[in-house]
Amino acid sequence: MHESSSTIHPAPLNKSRGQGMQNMRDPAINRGSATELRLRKELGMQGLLPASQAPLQAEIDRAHAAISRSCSPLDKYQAVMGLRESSWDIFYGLLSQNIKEFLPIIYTPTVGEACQKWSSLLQRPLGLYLSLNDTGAVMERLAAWPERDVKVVVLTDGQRILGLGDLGANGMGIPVGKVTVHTAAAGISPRHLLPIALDVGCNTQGVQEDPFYIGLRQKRAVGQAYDELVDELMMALRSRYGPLTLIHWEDFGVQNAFMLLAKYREQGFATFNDDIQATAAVTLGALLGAQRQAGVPKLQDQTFLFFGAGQANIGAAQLLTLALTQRGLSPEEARSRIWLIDSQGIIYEGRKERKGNLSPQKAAFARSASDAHLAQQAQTDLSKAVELVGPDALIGAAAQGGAFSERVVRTLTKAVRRKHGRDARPAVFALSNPVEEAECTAQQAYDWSGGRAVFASGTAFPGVSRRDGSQFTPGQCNNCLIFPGVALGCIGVQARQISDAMMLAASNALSGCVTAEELKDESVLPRIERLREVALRVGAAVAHEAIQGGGAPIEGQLREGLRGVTSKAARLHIIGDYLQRLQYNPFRNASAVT
Ligand SMILES: NC(=O)C1=CN([C@@H]2O[C@H](COP(=O)(O)OP(=O)(O)OC[C@H]3O[C@@H](n4cnc5c(N)ncnc54)[C@H](OP(=O)(O)O)[C@@H]3O)[C@@H](O)[C@H]2O)C=CC1
Ligand SMILES: CC(=O)C(=O)O
Ligand SMILES: [Mg+2]
Repeated sequence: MHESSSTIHPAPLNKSRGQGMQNMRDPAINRGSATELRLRKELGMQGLLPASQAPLQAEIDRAHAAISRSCSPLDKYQAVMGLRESSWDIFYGLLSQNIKEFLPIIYTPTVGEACQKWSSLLQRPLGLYLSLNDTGAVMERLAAWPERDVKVVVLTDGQRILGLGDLGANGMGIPVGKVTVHTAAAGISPRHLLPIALDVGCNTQGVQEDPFYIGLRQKRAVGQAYDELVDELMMALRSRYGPLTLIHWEDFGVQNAFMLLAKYREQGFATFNDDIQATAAVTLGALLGAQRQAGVPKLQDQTFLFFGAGQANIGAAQLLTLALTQRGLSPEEARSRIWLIDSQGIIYEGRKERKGNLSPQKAAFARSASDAHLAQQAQTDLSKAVELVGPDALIGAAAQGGAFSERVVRTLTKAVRRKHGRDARPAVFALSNPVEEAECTAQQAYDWSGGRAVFASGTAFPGVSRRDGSQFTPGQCNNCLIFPGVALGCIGVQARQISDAMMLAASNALSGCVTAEELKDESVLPRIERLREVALRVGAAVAHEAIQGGGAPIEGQLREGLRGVTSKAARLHIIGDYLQRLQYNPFRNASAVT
């Protein structure tokens, strides 16, 4: 998306005779009845469309009406993703105008159901499948993908699909959903996006035994066979699409996630793990939003209890440590405010592990041996742990639906009131997806805390009712508020790496977007309806930090624009304008297609 290659997707026009039908089937060209008459003639599409030309808006409204006739969320998923394969402009026009309605369809929670049923869906959106059988031929397989100007690759191996476990090749729905959000939120042209599902086997018996299963029927590969395929892919991506292609890792198992991120960062790839880094930035953003509510102490005065010590919560604990050090705490002091619980209970030094040692990521947050007695007292009883630790914020990302019981929330509320007085409010973040894996619902958090919880969730919940009958809607704390902006910012300025400072900048920009009205309505994050505006602001902050940190060259127009400008606010504004000019807009003048 650098200025030398405009984001507005120039379609590879096929003008030879008899190719009209092929052009009709190209979602980059086809706009249904809104396809320009001149273009129809030029591309042999006359007769394949009704005579009159309608405005794009009419086609969007028509599509909306048709999709609304679908009965279940999954039907709606299939209908709307079918539209994506048919016309990008209609699909993204529809999405951008109705993001609140369609995000729960193309993304969590419905995309989770779509993945679970992926093998039996007749109509599946497109992405590239690469299996162990393709080892040695990955470059040839990449050639099957029609776009040459790919700038962001979203890659999964299907091992940890949301909180639904190992779904193997059925995990394809996730990278497809993520690229769709990259376009809908950040305006990254679909041409620049490539979703890939690596099929390395699957350890879920139910998936393997499904007669319709589309993937390899074998145990998940580990070790050399796995490493070789990923390595070959990474080299092929670099060679085909260039060294600055952004690699977005998604929904890997925890060990591979940390290993691959470190390995390919070290090898100089521009790469980030969404579940680790973007989740961290959105969680920190929510904590920053929470501390703006009356009754919540400043970040540096809080204690944090993370329930779950995987990619999401370890990433959040790491970024939170940085944020606390920026607020005057030493790294040791910062870590002393953080407690992590995994399936064995509170993590502490010298704990007897069920298998192997504590991972280095967990070990960095292990409580000292002097806290061991608390862990031993609590065992795996969360409410006991809350009572003993006395946290201000309880952050769940363990895919244990319902883990924040009434007793847990009541104990937490009592603990913060004991510490900070009657008006104190605890933060309760139920980040696990999809909805059935959430630690508690918004209404439960509110009811069980006597109306005091500052709540956010990974999947959106409907509004919460107060006793007086009024309603409010807590915010959605999902990495979709971060990853599109990160990608836009990175590819806009050709960032060579995604540093922690860039993720902190993303987080600060996100929390800076939250309005007083949103806080009043109990949302500590910007509303999802503002996804596009948020992505641009996050993108500008990320790009700015990449430039400041020396991790991105500034060239051409942007260099000219920034020359002599020293104020950060003015620089952010210029970068934001620059990124906006690169964005794909379905409502562009149709002639731009040619
Ligand atoms: N809102 C958002 O934007 C995001 C939400 N998520 C969601 O968060 C959840 C977790 O994701 P992720 O961190 O990547 O998953 P991981 O598999 O990396 O980690 C899961 C963690 O949960 C722990 N755990 C499992 N069972 C229990 C239990 N009974 N008690 C306490 N801890 C337990 C595991 O313990 P152990 O280490 O001992 O195995 C592990 O530490 C998923 O539902 C995912 O959808 C993820 C990313 C973004
Ligand atoms: C949102 C997301 O990335 C997840 O739940 O894995
Ligand atoms: Mg994920």
